[in-house]
Amino acid sequence: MKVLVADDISLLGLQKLDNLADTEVVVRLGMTEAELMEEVKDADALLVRSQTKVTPAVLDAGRKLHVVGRAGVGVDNIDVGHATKRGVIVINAPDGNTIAAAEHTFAMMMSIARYIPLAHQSVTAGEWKRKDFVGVELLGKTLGVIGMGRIGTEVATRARAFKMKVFGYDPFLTEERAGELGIVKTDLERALREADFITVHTPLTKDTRHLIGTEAFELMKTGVRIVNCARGGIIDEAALCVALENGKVAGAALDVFESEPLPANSPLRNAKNLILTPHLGASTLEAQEQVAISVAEEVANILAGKPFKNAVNLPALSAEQLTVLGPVLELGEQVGAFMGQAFSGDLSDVQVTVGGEWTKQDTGFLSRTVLKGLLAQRYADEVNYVNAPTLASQIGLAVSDVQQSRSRVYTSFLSVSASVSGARHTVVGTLYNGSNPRIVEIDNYRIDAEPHGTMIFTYHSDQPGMIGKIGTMLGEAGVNIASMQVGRMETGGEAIMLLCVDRMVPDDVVDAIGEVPGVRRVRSLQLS
Ligand SMILES: NC(=O)c1ccc[n+]([C@@H]2O[C@H](COP(=O)([O-])OP(=O)(O)OC[C@H]3O[C@@H](n4cnc5c(N)ncnc54)[C@H](O)[C@@H]3O)[C@@H](O)[C@H]2O)c1
Ligand SMILES: O=C(O)CC[C@@H](O)C(=O)O
Repeated sequence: MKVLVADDISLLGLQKLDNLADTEVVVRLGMTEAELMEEVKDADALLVRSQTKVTPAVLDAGRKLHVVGRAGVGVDNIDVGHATKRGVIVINAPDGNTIAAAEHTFAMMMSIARYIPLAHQSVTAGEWKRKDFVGVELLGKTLGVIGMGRIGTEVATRARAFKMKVFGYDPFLTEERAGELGIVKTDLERALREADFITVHTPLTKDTRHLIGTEAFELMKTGVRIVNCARGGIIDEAALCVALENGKVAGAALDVFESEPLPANSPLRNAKNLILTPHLGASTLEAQEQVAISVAEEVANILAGKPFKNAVNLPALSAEQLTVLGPVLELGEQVGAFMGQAFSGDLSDVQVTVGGEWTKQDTGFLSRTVLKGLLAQRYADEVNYVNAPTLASQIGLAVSDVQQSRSRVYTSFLSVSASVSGARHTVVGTLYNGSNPRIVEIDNYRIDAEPHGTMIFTYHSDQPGMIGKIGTMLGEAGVNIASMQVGRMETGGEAIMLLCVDRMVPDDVVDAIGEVPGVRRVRSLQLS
């Protein structure tokens, strides 16, 4: 396997990957998009920081690509939507640089409070202008923290240690959590109106782009100080230049920019009372080692088919959950595959019902496994757990999940019911002894079959000689029958038959079975 490393990632992380058997780690820094597209062609994994742009073209070029790992938090340099469509897992390292970014924010805040870089420049220029650099104290000042996630929380905690009053604004911040942190939960407007210092710690989204713009500056106190160590674009740079120029903002510090690297002609370079750093928030030895190790371990787990936790385009599934739910998820894929092959046609909706004891588990992942099995008939290897919901919605397949606490016959069961070319079909599966998968019902016919290997499935009239005729045809074709299940509602009515056979049944034999009088439908199934 090839792991392509496109940005400068700590050696400690790369060593973890180097130690993997059958894995070649290729480091190519500073590639153009065209070079990256060439290099990624045969890569199984791609590792980046914030510099490399993982565009749709790069993802399309990486035909073997299984995972893109981001050594850091923000994934805005990766087209996650396109990766999801292509079935590529995107993982990040969300915790490793939290402290580094929080400490950088604090360093920036202290610097603008005391004009440290400006005073330094002045002294190195031969001046001694003590009156020009009279700062303000943090003690007793109000800090508005916009975005109270990992980094915002660490900044708020440090601000409390400096005896600042902290206003936190975040849609997910509860009164209880604010109380625990010793801060005040406010709305955005109050934070903007009353803060002496404002720091932003949100991702860049359509809601946060230019969240701090002309209107926001108008609400603020004159002499406010502002920091952005989160993402360029949360603060409107043009509006900030105006606010710095007219004195509304007494000082600002930016680590991140609307365009990076900062263009040579950016007005920010000449704005007064503004401190700039070149996206250094995560740049500590400790943070770089932690994110590199975290992302390398995750990539190694993914390539080895082991559980992983930091996917941004998949629900989290811990190793413990996987131990408990693993066989259920496997059953989901088998029942989905059975449904997809036994009843091929136009799918319009599918309902995944979990019943009995399994409802006590978090089965949120289950419909992905069912869809993977169901859609494999149409998309073969292209469908996986990542893109199954996207592919389903692309073909207009509505998916619903139902929990049914009372089980009819089995302690636990999984039922997949789908509308296929206008007809409703249902396949029910369970696990015997918690680990042996069984299909126990097809369209209300009770059966007991292991969903595995090659199968012949028929719908036919319940009439004498049917089983014999089909058995003879298979025998003459040299196909051995390993087991047989039949089900019927009433004598002489409609019946089903499920034969497990030892090898693939040639197409002409399947067609000939379909010609047998009384056989209404025959399908050859191949389950893994
Ligand atoms: N400068 C750097 O080098 C550097 C380093 C690490 C992280 N970052 C960036 O810092 C930011 C925060 O990282 P984190 O790890 O704390 O992320 P996080 O996901 O833990 O926290 C983000 C918080 O923002 C909140 N939020 C989202 N939209 C909001 C809105 N409209 N208004 C208010 N709050 C909103 C979320 O609810 C969440 O609590 C990210 O943009 C990340 O990319 C930058
Ligand atoms: O890789 C970096 O140095 C920046 C990382 C930072 O922006 C992040 O979002 O984690």
